[in-house]
Amino acid sequence: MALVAGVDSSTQSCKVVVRDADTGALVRTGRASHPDGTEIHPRHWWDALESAVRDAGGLDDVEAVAVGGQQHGMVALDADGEVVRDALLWNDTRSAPAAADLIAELGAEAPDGDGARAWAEAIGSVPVASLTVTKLRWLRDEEPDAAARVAAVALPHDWLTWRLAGHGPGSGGLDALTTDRSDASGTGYWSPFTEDYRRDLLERALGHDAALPRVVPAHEVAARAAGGGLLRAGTLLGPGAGDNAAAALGLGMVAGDVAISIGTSGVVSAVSATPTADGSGLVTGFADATGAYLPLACTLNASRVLDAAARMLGVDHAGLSALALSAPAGADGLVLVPYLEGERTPNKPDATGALHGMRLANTTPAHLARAAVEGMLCALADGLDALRAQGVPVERLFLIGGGAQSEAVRALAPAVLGAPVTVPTPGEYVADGAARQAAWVRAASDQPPTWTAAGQAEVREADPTPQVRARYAEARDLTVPRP
Ligand SMILES: Nc1ncnc2c1ncn2[C@@H]1O[C@H](COP(=O)(O)OP(=O)(O)O)[C@@H](O)[C@H]1O
Ligand SMILES: O=C(CO)[C@@H](O)[C@H](O)COP(=O)(O)O
Repeated sequence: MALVAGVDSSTQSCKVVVRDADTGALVRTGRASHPDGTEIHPRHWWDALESAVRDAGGLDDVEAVAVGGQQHGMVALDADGEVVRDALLWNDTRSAPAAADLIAELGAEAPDGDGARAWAEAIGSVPVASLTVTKLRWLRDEEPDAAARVAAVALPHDWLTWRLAGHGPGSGGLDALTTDRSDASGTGYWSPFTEDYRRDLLERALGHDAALPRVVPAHEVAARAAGGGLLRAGTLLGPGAGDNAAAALGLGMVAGDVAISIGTSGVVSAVSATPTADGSGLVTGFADATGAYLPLACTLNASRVLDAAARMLGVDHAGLSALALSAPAGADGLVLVPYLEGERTPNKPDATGALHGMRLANTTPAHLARAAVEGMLCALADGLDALRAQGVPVERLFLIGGGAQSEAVRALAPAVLGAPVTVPTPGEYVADGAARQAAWVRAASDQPPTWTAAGQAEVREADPTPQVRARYAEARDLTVPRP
């Protein structure tokens, strides 16, 4: 049996799956946690990958590996391949003013003065604090000495792939950095329309040019491991992918399919045959990991809203779910606006969360639990509307991510989203998609393997609750800024 492995280096943890390259059968898995925080030295991802690989029984017997990872994180390297400073992650909002500056600058040069539209037409997305390009501008403005030392910029999955190949701090080898089109499309300096880097935008942000990872097509070998590390010499490395594109590959999503992922981020992403350019900024026009596109709306507040609600109520996730399901739809008017980490969609980096509509009758643990689940889902339903407004086909909704393990989320998602929801068996779909890419690379085929990781799925239906969304819409803009 030939084996392949997939890695998901996500915000909170690193997961490894080992699968049969020919059938996709799951052979073994491993996992390790990442430290908390929105600014992290990449060595922690490497340490967690080493632990997760050990937990998975090693990768000595594996023929090909690919890495999926959290998108957008700024990994700045100097000429020796040393990390210049801690990576700013996708959910770090300090570069929000830099995003505004970049939009204003393109606006000043655009015939109609519309900088947001100019960016959407250039790279498919309007910059927000999450995108790498804004983090580079922040670096240029706030840490100019560090910015001057930047010789290459990579993303989390690029850096891990490079390290798996045998490169590392002090080894140089910047020209060996690789990436794929899905993750490149989230940088803010790669165009899904021309499939090329926009070095002018990189230079505009950072203040000078820098080496960028080579964009490797999904089914091509990105590198061969040198050996002596986690992999046997000669192990094939796929180009990897951004986590959302990897999940789409793992699920075998096709045009019309939409994934609702409830992890640290809340993501509504759809496979589309055509790229999007949403000047409103609600939908980012990313590429997928097969050659199609992955328009996506992403919130900063999803599973951690449930974590926070459970903490406030002194219960575990099962307890929170039971409480939420014991309260009526709409929580008798109690609305939780979930901007606990600021927000990206809509773009409110300085916002805070809020509880609205409190009355003696609805201030119970059950009502609060219900409001937390509904508020988090309403923000995702807004994202789904934004995708539809871009003409993206929406036919089948998949519910995935750690938060999909909550029965309340599974039960209320179809009601709030107003459509049936397909819930695949809980699994590591990002790592699975990376494993599927590894099998694709190993087979040297122009089509991905016929197997997917979707397995058994349950379709959940519920009567739509548009009144819940209407009430949320009244409340969602009523928040105070961060102190
Ligand atoms: N049964 C559950 N109910 C609700 N949330 C859960 C449950 N199990 C795990 N989670 C949450 O899911 C999150 C981890 O999901 P994951 O998709 O791995 O996140 P990420 O990809 O951002 O690292 C954590 O916030 C965790 O608390
Ligand atoms: O920023 C985005 C997508 O644009 C996020 O989806 C990140 O890619 C992090 O994902 P998780 O770790 O929450 O799965």
